[in-house]
Amino acid sequence: MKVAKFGGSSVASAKMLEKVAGIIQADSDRRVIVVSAPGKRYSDDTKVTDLLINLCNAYVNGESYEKEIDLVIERFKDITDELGLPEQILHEIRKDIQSVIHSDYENELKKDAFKAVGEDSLAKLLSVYLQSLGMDASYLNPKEAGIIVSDEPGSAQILDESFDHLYKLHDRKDIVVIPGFFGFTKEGKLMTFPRGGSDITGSIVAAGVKADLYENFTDVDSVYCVNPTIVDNPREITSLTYKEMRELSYAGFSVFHDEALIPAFKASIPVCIKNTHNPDGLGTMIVSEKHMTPNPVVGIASDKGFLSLYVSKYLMNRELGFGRRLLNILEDEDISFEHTPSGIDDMSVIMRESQFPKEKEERVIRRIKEELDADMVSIDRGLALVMIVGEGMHSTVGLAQKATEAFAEANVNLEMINQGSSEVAMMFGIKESGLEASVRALYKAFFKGQ
Ligand SMILES: Nc1ncnc2c1ncn2[C@@H]1O[C@H](COP(=O)(O)OP(=O)(O)O)[C@@H](O)[C@H]1O
Ligand SMILES: N[C@@H](CC(=O)OP(=O)(O)O)C(=O)O
Repeated sequence: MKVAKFGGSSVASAKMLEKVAGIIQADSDRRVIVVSAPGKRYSDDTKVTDLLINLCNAYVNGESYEKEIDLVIERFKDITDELGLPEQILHEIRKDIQSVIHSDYENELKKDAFKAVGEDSLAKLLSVYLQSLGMDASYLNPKEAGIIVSDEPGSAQILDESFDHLYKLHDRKDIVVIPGFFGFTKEGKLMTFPRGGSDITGSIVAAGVKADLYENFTDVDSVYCVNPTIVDNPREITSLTYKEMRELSYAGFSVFHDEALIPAFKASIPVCIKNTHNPDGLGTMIVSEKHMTPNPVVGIASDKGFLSLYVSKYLMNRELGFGRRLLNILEDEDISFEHTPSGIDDMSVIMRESQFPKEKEERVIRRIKEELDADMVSIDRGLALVMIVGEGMHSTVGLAQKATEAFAEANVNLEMINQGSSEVAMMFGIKESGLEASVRALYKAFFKGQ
């Protein structure tokens, strides 16, 4: 049995859904289908999830929201009209939106319920469409499927008991269409995964049903060794390990969600990234082990939107518990961090800018100065992280030199270097303005002429 997940770009229009139906029909093993909400049809289009977030914001701010509802319905109407599906589907979507509006959930839960309408409606629509083509297909709500998650609005995590519930789908003979991106708490509250989280649902379902393969359909032929919007025609990656893919996804390979790797990895389900426009292409396989290639670096990932909090204090190295107390202040302020490179008398904490809004700056700096008696505290925003990743890196000499030469060639100053203890990745912090030039120089150093 295969679990096939179709991303937002694969379900963005009627034409795309025709391709999706063709892919499902072409292989009788594709029996569990997970879908996203309709994504962008062209580069400055708006994803249905973002339309729903706009709708939620208008509602929460007490503004008129009829226009926002119409925009969502129009996206689905374009699809139902072209596929010749009954108008009843649109009435039901409108009804679902109204029931979120009139529910007595508090705003945080309402936001998740609004967001989930995109995937939920598309799953219902696709099951009706597949039936209209003569396929034995049915919609399955994540609650009935048994996708039980933690109580964390907007960033839910799967609970282990879900996997046993999902195994019941293993023996079903029909095609089951499950909306991605959300599950339910034990108390029955709807919670979404982080943005891009339909990949996570696909992985959870694949692990639960013990699928032979988790196919993740998107809009590119494969995972490339570098973001294709930065380097033209980069090299395709034919296979990589879960660990490599997790590191790369974390640092900017938006093609697959980093949190989607663990469920598949734990259940040893191979993952294949494929193109909905080219389903017969080989795609990229993500597996536990692979043959090592002569080039130990498999990919270069990069992401913007980080900041560095720098704290220095003479004799910090002798002060028991300094790091813990610094991180405690951040925890207290509800700020999560990513990395903590440190020196003898100083420590930096790297975090996403979204975690540390400007309003908190003054208070946090004051607290660190007063509570930790720090000599200096400063914040450097506008940082980008660039990572080179590969399982073979730990046994290769000279990679750091090659990488730093590439940064020098791009005339980019290194703000921070960090090599994780697993030695699967090497990370560099730079100013955002140098990101594209650095990535191109690193690509040239590690992949050109290989
Ligand atoms: N290294 C990479 N390899 C392939 N695609 C990448 C990479 N880095 C970023 N991307 C982007 O990821 C996009 C696919 O992810 P996404 O838009 O989330 O797909 P979906 O709509 O199928 O969920 C591609 O169109 C590509 O621009
Ligand atoms: N629709 C959700 C979840 C998702 O996975 O979408 P996509 O497949 O378009 O990345 C989002 O936009 O976050």
